[in-house]
Amino acid sequence: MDEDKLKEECGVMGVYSKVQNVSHMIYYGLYALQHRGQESAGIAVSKDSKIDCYKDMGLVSQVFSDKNKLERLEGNIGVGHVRYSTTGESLAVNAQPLIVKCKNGEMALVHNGNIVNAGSIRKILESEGVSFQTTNDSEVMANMIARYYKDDIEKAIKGVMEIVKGSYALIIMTEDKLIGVRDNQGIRPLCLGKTDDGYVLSSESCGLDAIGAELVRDIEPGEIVIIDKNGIRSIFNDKWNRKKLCIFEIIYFARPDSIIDGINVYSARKEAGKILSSEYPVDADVVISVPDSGTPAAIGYAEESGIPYSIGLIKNRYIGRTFISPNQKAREKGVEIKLNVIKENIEGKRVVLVDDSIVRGTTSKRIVNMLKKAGAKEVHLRVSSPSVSYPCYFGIDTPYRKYLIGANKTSDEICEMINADSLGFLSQEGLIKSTGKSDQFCSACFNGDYPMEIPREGLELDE
Ligand SMILES: O=P(O)(O)OC[C@H]1O[C@H](OP(=O)(O)OP(=O)(O)O)[C@H](O)[C@@H]1O
Ligand SMILES: NC(=O)CC[C@H](N)C(=O)O
Ligand SMILES: [Mg+2]
Repeated sequence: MDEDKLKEECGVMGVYSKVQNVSHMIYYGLYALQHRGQESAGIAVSKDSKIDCYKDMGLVSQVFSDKNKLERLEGNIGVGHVRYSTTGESLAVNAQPLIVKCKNGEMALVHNGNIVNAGSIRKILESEGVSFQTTNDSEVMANMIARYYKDDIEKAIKGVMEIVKGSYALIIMTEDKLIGVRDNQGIRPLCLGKTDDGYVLSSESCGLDAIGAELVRDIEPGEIVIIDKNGIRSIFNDKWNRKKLCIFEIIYFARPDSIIDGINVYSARKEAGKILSSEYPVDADVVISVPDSGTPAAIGYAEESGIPYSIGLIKNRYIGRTFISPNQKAREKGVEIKLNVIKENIEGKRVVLVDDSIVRGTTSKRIVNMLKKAGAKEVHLRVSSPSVSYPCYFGIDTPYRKYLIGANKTSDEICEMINADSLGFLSQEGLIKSTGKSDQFCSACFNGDYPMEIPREGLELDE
C-alpha cells in the first residue's frame, strides 16, 4: 500500500432496464458516487450477448468528457465503477469493470472491498491455467466465478463466497442478468432501488437519488440478488451472516444524504456531535467544522452545547476529497490550499473545532495552527470518532500502523503535538449510540477486533 494515500473506497453501480439504454443512468449514478473513488472510472453494458466497456484513469467527468464514449455504450443492462485502489496499483489496466470470459461468453464484474486471501487463490488459479490481465484482487473473484460457472452462475457465486475471505459488494452482469452480492458480514454497503422499468444496485442510496430511482432496501449480508426478465429474486449464502458494516462508512466515507442499512448518515453524524458535546464539554464562543465531512457533527455539537455554530474554514471545491501528495511536506501544504480561514469569525474567540476523524494528524495539526495564526484565542479540537489505532484490511486505505497517530500516541500527546488547547475523541459506545442501532459494525480500526481472521498474506499490507 502506498504510504501517502489517505483513505477512500470504491463505488459500484448497476442498472437493469426492460426498455432503455442504461449507460447515462450509470454515468449519473457514478457521478453521485465519485466521493468513493477518484482514480479511475468505467462503464460496461450488455447488448445482444455482447459486452461493451469503456474505462480509464480519472474522474467520471474526465473519463467520459467525450460524450460519444457514453453514446456508444448501448445496452439495457450495465455496471459501473469508480476506483480507489486497495490491491493492485492505480493503473488503467486495473480499472473496473473487469470483463472475463465465462460459460456463455463474457461477464462483467465491479467490486468494492478487499479480498485478504486473493494472493493464494490467484496462485491456485494460475496453476490451473487461468491467466490474469490485472494485478487486482477483484479479478481473482471474477476469474473464480467464471471458472466455477458450469451450469448456473448463482451456484458458482455461492461456491466462491465460501472460499474468498474479505469484504465485497459486487455487481455482476451476464448477457441477461444483473446480480448483486454482499459479503457474509455486509462489511461494504450495497442497496437496491426501483425505477419505472427496472432495478438499480448502488453502493449508496445517493446513487439512486441521482437517477430518480426509489430506495427499496439494502442487500443483506450473504445475499445474492438476481435481476432478469422474470423480475427479482434472492438466494442466501447464510453461513455466517452476522452483520458487520464498516463503521467508517457512517463516520466519513458515505455521503451524508445516503441511507445505509437503515441509518440516515447525516442524522448519525449530527447525533455523534451531540454525544461528543456531552462527553467533552468546553467553555467556548463558537463551534466550527472541518469541512466537508466534519460539518454535521459540528452542527450537532453546537446544538447540544448551546454554543453558536459558525463557518470558520472554507474548502476549495476544486480540490478532490482526499488530498494525495507525493510526500508529507506537500501534504501539509495541501491542507493550506484546501482549507482557508474566515478570520472575522474566529479572531479573539475560543473556538471548538469539530472533525470526523484523525488518521495521521496532518489535517488537524495544520488547521489548529492556521486558526491560531488567524487570531483564535483557544482551539479545542473535538473528534466525532475514536482515535484510529489499527489498519484496515477490508477496503479502507488507512496507512501503515506506524503512520496512524492514534496507534503511537495518547490523546494528551496528540493534543500537544497538534498544538490544541484540549482534545476529545468520541467514545466507542457514543459512536455506536449515534447510529441508533445495536452494535452491528466492524470497528476494527478503533479496537483491533477484526471481523475475521486475517491470513498472513493479508497482513503484508502492514509490513
Ligand atoms: O488526520 P489526517 O490524516 O489528516 O486525516 C483525517 C482527515 O481526512 C479526512 O478528510 P478529507 O480531507 O479526506 O475529506 P473531506 O474533505 O471529505 O473531509 C477526515 O475528514 C479528516 O479531516
Ligand atoms: N476500494 C476498493 O473497494 C477497491 C476494490 C479493489 N480491491 C481494487 O483494488 O480495485
Ligand atoms: Mg475531513
